[in-house]
Amino acid sequence: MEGIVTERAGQKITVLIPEESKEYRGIPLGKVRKKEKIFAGDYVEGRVVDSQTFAIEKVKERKNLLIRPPIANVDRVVIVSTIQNPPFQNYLLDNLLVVYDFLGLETLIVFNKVDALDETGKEELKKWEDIYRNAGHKIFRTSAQTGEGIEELKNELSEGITIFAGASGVGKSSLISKITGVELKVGEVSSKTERGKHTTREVRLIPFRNGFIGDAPGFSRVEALNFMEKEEVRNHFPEFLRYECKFSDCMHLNEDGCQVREALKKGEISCERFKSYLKMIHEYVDWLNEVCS
Ligand SMILES: Nc1nc2c(ncn2[C@@H]2O[C@H](COP(=O)(O)OP(=O)(O)OP(=O)(O)O)[C@@H](O)[C@H]2O)c(=O)[nH]1
Ligand SMILES: [Zn+2]
Repeated sequence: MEGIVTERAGQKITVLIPEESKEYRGIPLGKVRKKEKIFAGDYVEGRVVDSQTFAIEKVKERKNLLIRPPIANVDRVVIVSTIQNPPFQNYLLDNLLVVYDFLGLETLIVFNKVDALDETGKEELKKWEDIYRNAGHKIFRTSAQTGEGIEELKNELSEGITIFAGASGVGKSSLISKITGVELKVGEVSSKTERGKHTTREVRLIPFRNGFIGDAPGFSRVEALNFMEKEEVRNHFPEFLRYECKFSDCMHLNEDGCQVREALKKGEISCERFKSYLKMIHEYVDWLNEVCS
């Protein structure tokens, strides 16, 4: 029989058997226990021992294993931002997009709290939406307050395992509650977790349609270079990949025949995105002010 680990809290492992829509306490057999640690999101094989117990005989090979939150086999991340309250941080969004793409996750961009935007905010939202849409990203406008955009977002989360990431206060918990109908304990996800104070807090996968949503947030800040080589970063700006530079190892800095630079000149690539790229890899180019005035 197959199941999925929906919770791992200390020694307690909860296994959901989808066939039965029933949760059991998972007990790993000795050989499994010896071989590996078990995480929420792990797909397991085993047998029902009694009405409450499932013996785990095998942990299936993991697609990936995230550390924040500790969940295996994550398919997708919803990266939540706001334009106002708190103010938009495009460099943070760009870093999250690069890192999660590098980790092999599907990335969705959500602009939340659209109910609370003033006129300037609405203009700004349009500007940034255009930039990210042109870069090739999927974008949603939502309000956890009024429900705007929630159905559209839900339809993207029907399968697989999804987590939510983004800065503090953008509405991650509010969105998860709105989508799943499960109230998250407010304050549980405190900024203290960032400093490792509550790192043992358990993670639960909340069943949603044919998939699951993690109840603990992903990164609220990251730096691409903590995850990958400088040369790797450019591969996670999808808009750069549309162009073929003269040199296949072009970093899009001062190389001859750089088509990304040409695309910037023509306005086909956003200067904001390119500036994030430079900042991420700690580079600067003399021609920037001329091209991006
Ligand atoms: N007006 C408005 N307020 C919202 C919306 N979504 C969330 N909020 C409010 O924004 C505040 C922060 O929401 P949370 O859901 O706690 O945000 P979070 O991203 O989980 O924050 P952290 O736990 O700090 O990471 C709360 O007071 C929410 O009520 C929204 O769509 N519109
Ligand atoms: Zn180039």
